[in-house]
Amino acid sequence: MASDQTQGTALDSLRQRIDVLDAELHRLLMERVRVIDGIVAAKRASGADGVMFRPDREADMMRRMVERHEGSLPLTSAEHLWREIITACTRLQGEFQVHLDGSADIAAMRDAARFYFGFAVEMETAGDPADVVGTVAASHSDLGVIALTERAELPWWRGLGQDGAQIIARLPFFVAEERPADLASMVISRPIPGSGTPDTAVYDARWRGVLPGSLMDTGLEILSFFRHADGVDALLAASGDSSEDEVLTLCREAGAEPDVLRFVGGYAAPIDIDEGEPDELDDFSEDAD
Ligand SMILES: O=C(O)C(=O)C[C@]1(C(=O)O)C=C[C@@H](O)C=C1
Repeated sequence: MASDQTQGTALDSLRQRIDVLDAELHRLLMERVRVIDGIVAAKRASGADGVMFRPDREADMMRRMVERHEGSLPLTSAEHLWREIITACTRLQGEFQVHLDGSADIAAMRDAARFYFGFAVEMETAGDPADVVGTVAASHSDLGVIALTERAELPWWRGLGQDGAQIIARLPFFVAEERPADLASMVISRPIPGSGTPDTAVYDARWRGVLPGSLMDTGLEILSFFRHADGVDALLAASGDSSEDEVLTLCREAGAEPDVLRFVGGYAAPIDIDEGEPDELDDFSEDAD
């Protein structure tokens, strides 16, 4: 057995290694921020104004993180560290606030918002989701986070539009059976200049009559819906590659005849980080055999 002195020396040398790595991480972080100074200058030179978040770029960065990640650090811990860095770097590009949906479970909403937008930004809880939409639409560069409930208490997405606030991201981005800050929500902002075709496009769809069950079999996802006396208001997600006409056809084939179908934003497809992991229930049943 190793003596206390040998163990102490081994621990000391591991701590020295941590100190070297921490200094290197800090140096790299400061170097990253110097690059951001260049990004700010380039964006200004190209006339960029308003919202500085670039969700497409962030999604690419996160996809590459999943590919290279290994070891015992939970992927969601790495995700959170980068979210803090990315938001701090966005904050260096201009002021913005994050408006939270006050109708959601406030602890879960705060956890999700802080997980994704860190502590570098001011957050305030607005009233209901429609208030969040109105505040963000009237702002220069603010974000809003609205909890996604299967059945909505009001069709808040009616306030979204091409010139006002749009959906820009879906949270959580790393989907896992058990993960911190797992409140399903939509991030909204004013339109982001230069954003390409999103993986998933989102529509405000309204029709008379019922919500046909077969709508779910068309490949469309009902993110949320509001039922009123005459019909249904739905927030629908479709492949970003589908045209508006194709989405309309899918709705009609399922028995919904939208009299309104409006594009209200889109998001990068979340990544299931449990994929490829052994299924815990299966393992358990094997043990029981
Ligand atoms: O690439 C950009 O446009 C940036 O502003 C940099 C950066 C980052 O910190 O990496 C910050 C915010 C954007 O949402 C995406 C990435």
